Amino acid sequence: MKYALEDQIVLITGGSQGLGKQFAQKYLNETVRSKIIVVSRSANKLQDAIRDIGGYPKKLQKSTDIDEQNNRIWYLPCDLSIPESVNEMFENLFECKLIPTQVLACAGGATPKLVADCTGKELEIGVKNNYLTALYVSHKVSQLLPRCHLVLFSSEAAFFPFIGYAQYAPMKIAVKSLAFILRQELPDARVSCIYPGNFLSEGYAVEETTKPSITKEIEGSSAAISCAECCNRIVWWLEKGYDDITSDFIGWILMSLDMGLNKHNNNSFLWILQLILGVIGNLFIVPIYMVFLSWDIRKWHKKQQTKRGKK
Ligand SMILES: NC(=O)C1=CN([C@@H]2O[C@H](COP(=O)(O)OP(=O)(O)OC[C@H]3O[C@@H](n4cnc5c(N)ncnc54)[C@H](OP(=O)(O)O)[C@@H]3O)[C@@H](O)[C@H]2O)C=CC1
Ligand SMILES: CCCCCCCCCCCCCCCC(=O)[C@@H](N)CO
Repeated sequence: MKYALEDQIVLITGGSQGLGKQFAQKYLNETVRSKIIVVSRSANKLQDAIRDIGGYPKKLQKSTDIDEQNNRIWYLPCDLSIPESVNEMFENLFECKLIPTQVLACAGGATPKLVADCTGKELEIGVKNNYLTALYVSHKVSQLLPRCHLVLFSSEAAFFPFIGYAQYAPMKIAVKSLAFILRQELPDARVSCIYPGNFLSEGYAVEETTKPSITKEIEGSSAAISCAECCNRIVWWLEKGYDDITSDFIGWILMSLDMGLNKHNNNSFLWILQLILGVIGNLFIVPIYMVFLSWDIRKWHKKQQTKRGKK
């Protein structure tokens, strides 16, 4: 199944800001016939997003005439972490005969903190917004759209979960697993999994306010790029036919080190080289890197204890 922007009906979750909004802009501005539905919890943010990208905000209703000449983009408020709401959203789409050919599950977001510093609510939101949103959308895709192109959004942190991302990375690993399983369960669909590095979205700006310094230090090799650049790189790789896509070089290295049983099911750039690099890296490089990293983390904890001691 080739990936193209034109002649699609694309459902974009998390379309009210960040990467999801960037994809909506790309489809709206670079196609003439594709129809776009952006979904997130906030109607106001969705309306603002559509205006920002040059569209006219129209809420999708069951009575919507999708062949209305001057409109190709609609919004649908929906909390995708609630299965009933996701059911209703898909019913609405089918009532309007807007049957998605592509589903981009962009919804997500991180609150980087040490687990001990998180509230129970923050931990719950991490699971809901990063995994349940992807799971419930994938569930409906598997039932209603077994031939569509499903694009899930994990993270580089799924290859290498590290201190400060406990509220987030485990859920992105779950998204990665879900993608591999769906590839085996939906033989007529195309299931892509994107593992972005850092990019400058509204969510990224918020996460920077709680991110521990050690977390920033470890992820420093993934320099934050613009949303537009991230979107363009992802589209470029999807058009080339790849389905396991990172947005920067360190992500490609991390994916190489994360080879496993699912490698046969992986469709990434130069995957044979990744396999070889993965073996060599895991044998000779990772052990040395982890010694130094563990030492850094111990040093950071000592510094934190000293700071707390001084308070
Ligand atoms: N920015 C980064 O550095 C990286 C981001 N990623 C991933 O890429 C994806 C896009 O990231 P980014 O653009 O930064 O995201 P943002 O945090 O900027 O935006 C998240 C979007 O998801 C929507 N959303 C969140 N929870 C729900 C929910 N329960 N139901 C429906 N919509 C929801 C939000 O809308 P609303 O508030 O209206 O619900 C918003 O539109 C995410 O999955 C993220 O985890 C991966 C690696 C790096
Ligand atoms: C041989 C061993 C080499 C190891 C190098 C380690 C480099 C780690 C880079 C990790 C980058 C993670 C970015 C996560 C982005 C993200 O998902 C958040 N911004 C949330 O939105």
